[in-house]
Amino acid sequence: MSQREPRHPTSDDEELLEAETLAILSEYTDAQRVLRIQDELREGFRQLNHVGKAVSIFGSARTPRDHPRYDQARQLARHLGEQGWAIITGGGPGIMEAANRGARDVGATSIGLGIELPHEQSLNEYCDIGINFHYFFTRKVMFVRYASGFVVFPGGFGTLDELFEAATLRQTQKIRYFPIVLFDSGYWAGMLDWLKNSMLADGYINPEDVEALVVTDDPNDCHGALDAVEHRRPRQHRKAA
Ligand SMILES: C/C(=C\CNc1ncnc2c1ncn2[C@@H]1O[C@H](COP(=O)(O)O)[C@@H](O)[C@H]1O)CO
Repeated sequence: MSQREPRHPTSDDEELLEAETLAILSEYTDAQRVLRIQDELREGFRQLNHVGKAVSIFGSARTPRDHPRYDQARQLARHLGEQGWAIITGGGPGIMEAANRGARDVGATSIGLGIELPHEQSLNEYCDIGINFHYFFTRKVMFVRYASGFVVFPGGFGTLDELFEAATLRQTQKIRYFPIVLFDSGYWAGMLDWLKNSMLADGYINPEDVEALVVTDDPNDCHGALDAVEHRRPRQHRKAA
């Protein structure tokens, strides 16, 4: 049986996670990996430290521009932008682009936190502040740290990952008073039924974990839930203790 030659990793995430497998060449030492991670966190903190009231908007990278949800995401971002919210997205296509575009429409701060992927991809053209991350996990810190809440449009694994990360952080009180708004009741109905009829019924979550998820179909109706909480303040003026 022929043994394949190991190949170069296609991203730093793959380099980190697959480094010791036979298929992937290891390109850094652990000390170098830690430095790359540290640099990435530092750069994210530096570029975002002036951000005040902000919301992270998630949803499918595959939503086409002519889909009604694209328009809804754009409209929602416009509406929140007019109310003084900065808009944070993953900086990619689909719902991310729609939300950045809505922010741009009304002159709100439009932030894209992109991710290095094996197939080369740039940030969408509507990001005023664009940061490209090598690692998914460092990028995810920024979505939560610099937002006061999440709005989640229909999407796939990436979207669900972001949704359930926030739900877990809130359940474990790593973050508090952090609204999670699910946009499009029809899309989320099946998941909410399963959360109630399986996860909750089997005792794996508490009723308040599901009740805390806000569901809406109105792009102009998210700010109520988002406004009900204390907002992030810019960090740059605060001295370290
Ligand atoms: C799949 C395609 C492009 C991928 N490009 C992405 N760029 C930035 N962020 C992304 C990308 N894909 C996923 N994400 C993150 O996950 C969420 C969407 O994932 P889903 O699986 O599509 O639901 C999104 O919020 C991003 O943070 C093809 O064009």
